[in-house]
Amino acid sequence: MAEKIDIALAGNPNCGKTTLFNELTGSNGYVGNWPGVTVEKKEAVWKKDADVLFTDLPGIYSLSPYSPEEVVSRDFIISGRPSAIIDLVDVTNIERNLYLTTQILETGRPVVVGLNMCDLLEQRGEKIDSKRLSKMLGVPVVEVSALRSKNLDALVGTAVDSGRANKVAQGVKCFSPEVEDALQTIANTITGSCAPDLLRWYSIKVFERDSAAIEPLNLSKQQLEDMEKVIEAIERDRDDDSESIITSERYEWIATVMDACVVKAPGKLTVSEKIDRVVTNRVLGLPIFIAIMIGVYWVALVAVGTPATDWVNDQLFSDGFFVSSSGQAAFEEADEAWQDAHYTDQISGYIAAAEEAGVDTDGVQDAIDADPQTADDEATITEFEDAAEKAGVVATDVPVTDADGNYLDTEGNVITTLDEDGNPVLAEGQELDVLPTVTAADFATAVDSPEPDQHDYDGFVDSIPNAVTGWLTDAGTSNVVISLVVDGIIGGVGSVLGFIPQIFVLFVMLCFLEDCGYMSRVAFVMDRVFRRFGLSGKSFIPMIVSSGCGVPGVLATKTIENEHDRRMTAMLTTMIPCSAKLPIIALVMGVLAGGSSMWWVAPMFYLMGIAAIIISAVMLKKTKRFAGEPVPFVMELPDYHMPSIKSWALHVWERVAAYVKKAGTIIFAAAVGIWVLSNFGLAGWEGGDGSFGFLQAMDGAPETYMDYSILAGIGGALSFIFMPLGFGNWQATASTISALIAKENLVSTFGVLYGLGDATENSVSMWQGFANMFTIAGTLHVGAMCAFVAFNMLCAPCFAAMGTIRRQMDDPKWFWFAIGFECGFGWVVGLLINQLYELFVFGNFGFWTVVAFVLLALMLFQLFRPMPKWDEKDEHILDNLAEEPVA
Ligand SMILES: Nc1nc2c(ncn2[C@@H]2O[C@H](COP(=O)(O)OP(=O)(O)OP(=O)(O)O)[C@@H](O)[C@H]2O)c(=O)[nH]1
Ligand SMILES: [Mg+2]
Repeated sequence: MAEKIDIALAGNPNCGKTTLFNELTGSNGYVGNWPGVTVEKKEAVWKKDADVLFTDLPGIYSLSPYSPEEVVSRDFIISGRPSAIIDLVDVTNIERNLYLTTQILETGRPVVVGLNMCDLLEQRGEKIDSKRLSKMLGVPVVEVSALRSKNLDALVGTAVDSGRANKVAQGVKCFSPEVEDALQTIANTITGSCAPDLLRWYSIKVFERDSAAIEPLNLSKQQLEDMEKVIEAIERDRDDDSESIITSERYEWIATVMDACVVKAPGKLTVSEKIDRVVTNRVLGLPIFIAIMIGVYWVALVAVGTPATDWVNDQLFSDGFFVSSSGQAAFEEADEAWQDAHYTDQISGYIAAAEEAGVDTDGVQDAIDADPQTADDEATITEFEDAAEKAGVVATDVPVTDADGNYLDTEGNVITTLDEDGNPVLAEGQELDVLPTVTAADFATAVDSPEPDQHDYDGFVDSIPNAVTGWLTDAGTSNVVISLVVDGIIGGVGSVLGFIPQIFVLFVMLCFLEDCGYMSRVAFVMDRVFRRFGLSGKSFIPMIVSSGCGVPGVLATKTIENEHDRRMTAMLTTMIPCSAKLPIIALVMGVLAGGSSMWWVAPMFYLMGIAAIIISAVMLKKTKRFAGEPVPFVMELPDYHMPSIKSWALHVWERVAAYVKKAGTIIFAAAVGIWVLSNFGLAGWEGGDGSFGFLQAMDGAPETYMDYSILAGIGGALSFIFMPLGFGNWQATASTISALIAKENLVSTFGVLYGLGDATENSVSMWQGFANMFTIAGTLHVGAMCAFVAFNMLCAPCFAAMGTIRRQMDDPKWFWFAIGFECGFGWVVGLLINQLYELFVFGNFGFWTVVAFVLLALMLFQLFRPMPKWDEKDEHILDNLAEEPVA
């Protein structure tokens, strides 16, 4: 068996290390077209030889680390002593990339330089003489393209050979003779204190006075003082500090390498630069970004998403659907004929007339609707018919309705204006369409003409809940189990799965924007906006990641050097809607508009997230804990490119798969839990005996039996918190709490509470169920609904993201502060929305209106007051400001 070998992938941020790593190992680490994507190291073996282990490292600009993830890379290279290092160099940025290369060559390891993105060279009209470069660097150089899988085996092969032969890179003599002399003197002093391979590395570190790096050498005071003299002499001579001397001499040397090995294109604008002139334009940049986001959400939620999700919710999970068009046509024809005969109107009209005439109509409608009808039902109907006939009931003036139950006028138009009791209000000259007199015989005909049943026609596929109910009933399963499976599991998990089409479409677009390079421009554009509010564009990168999932979003804050900004970004970034919050947004869209006309609602929530972050940041920046200037934001803009279909598809798949996996695990478990809590309880209704049990099967259980469940008890006890926000009912409270486990739970909890899986007569559609929670006295309370969504968007994220924040903060005090702030902020925003809506739409003014205004005034004060001056002595703000590592 061949000897095992471990190879580190090192290089600048965004040079393609993770792309290479994925390609070599078949992993699917996160790739994005902006710097700082990878923040933790990751290991995997080569697809072609399990003895070769690769480590993907966070990108670094130099081996003098500033931010936490840079430390990971430096430590791994210096202390981890990999068998070989592949130093990946982005050829479109070769000059800056070689800076790190000169340092890596000094680490006393076998090194192979991979010139990545060679596919872009030709397009840019550039050429690199890699043979010559290899000679100048003293290590092998291989031209590759990680994205297009070009020459990768040659690269790995060379690295494996160098590693096995332990061909240690010697470093380049890139410094001036005086500095080289000084380094030699230092080397003579410290030789013996370190491994011979690292002598040059440590000599340079001593020269730079990098005290952290040379700590392991344990040099004596005398040694340090001797060397200090040598260093000071050169500093005096050059009138510069030793660290800068090293840096500038490295760059001077790189310039000579560039001259010798690189043929640059004549200075005309590349395509990327031309595009950037527009999209990063001072004036146009932000509007273009907003327009793109609106477009993305519109396509995902309205154009493609809504029809797809409607199909899933209405057909797959509710009514079933046809796979044969002739079967469907036959059914539709029969159904239309049946509707035209107005049987429903005749039945309800006749029953109403009978009731007026004093005939007992109890349970008649139910008996007629029952499917299948029992002997009891048939008896009830016959009894009613006899009684009505005896009483001589004849119904007149029965209004005609269409298939959806709307009243029609004589012209056949729908009458849309209704009074409080739901009776039609007629306009001038309009007349209500009524049926001819309905006699007992007409009634009997209507009852005997059952509504055409889809099941009787060709090519009909039943909805999942109907089919499952059917199987379970046939198998003689008990009602408890049927309810658990159909209402709990199918209703809960199914309602979450119903949003897959939208999630999929959204990610197809977001992943494209990320991978082609546009999102890094947005970070650049947002930097200009953020900077005014004391945040840096660096804080925007985690937000882009958070639009997929908050967990990697919080991790991405590691690239922020300044501790204040890092903490603040970690606690605010989850306010951006993630994929799990998308169904909530989609629900509101569905309720408000059934889609199209309210196209702006969904992007509004995204922009609300950004606005909430900015407002919070401004308020927090004016407190002592977070004060400080934003770090300078220097980021190179990578060239635009067409993402490879493979990596694009992989990205989308990963996120959709994560969503599905969550539905099958956490959401599944939570749905079962919610079902148990909402179906078991005490029979506390009138006439109930107060015993504990499965509510719907208990004697005399009302239709609203869930009001007596355990969940209603818990939700009810906590609902006072949300009363001022307008959604203080137990259902909304319970949903909000369950959403803390995973945000999708909000939707799945509805699914269970409104029995969406249960396709019987009185079940309601998803939109309707959601609207019901906010319907007071027949009117939809839009303010309460928006407050509910706003609170759930902005409050603490799901458990997984909270755990990540906790690890990231590394301090329980900070963690609880973060969670408290998020919940408090979400609550205040919800309060403002609801109270302002009530004031302006309903004209209600009360205690909570006053509270809302006071809180608003406090927020405005904190937002607009001048930046307070802190005593800099007790607050080491400036000390925390790291320098920007980019040269
Ligand atoms: N055109 C082209 N693009 C590439 C190539 N290799 C990688 N990319 C793109 O470069 C971008 C950055 O790739 P990553 O693999 O995330 O870079 P990284 O070095 O891991 O970046 P960090 O994790 O931030 O250090 C992605 O958009 C890749 O698709 C290549 O050979 N050619
Ligand atoms: Mg990476």
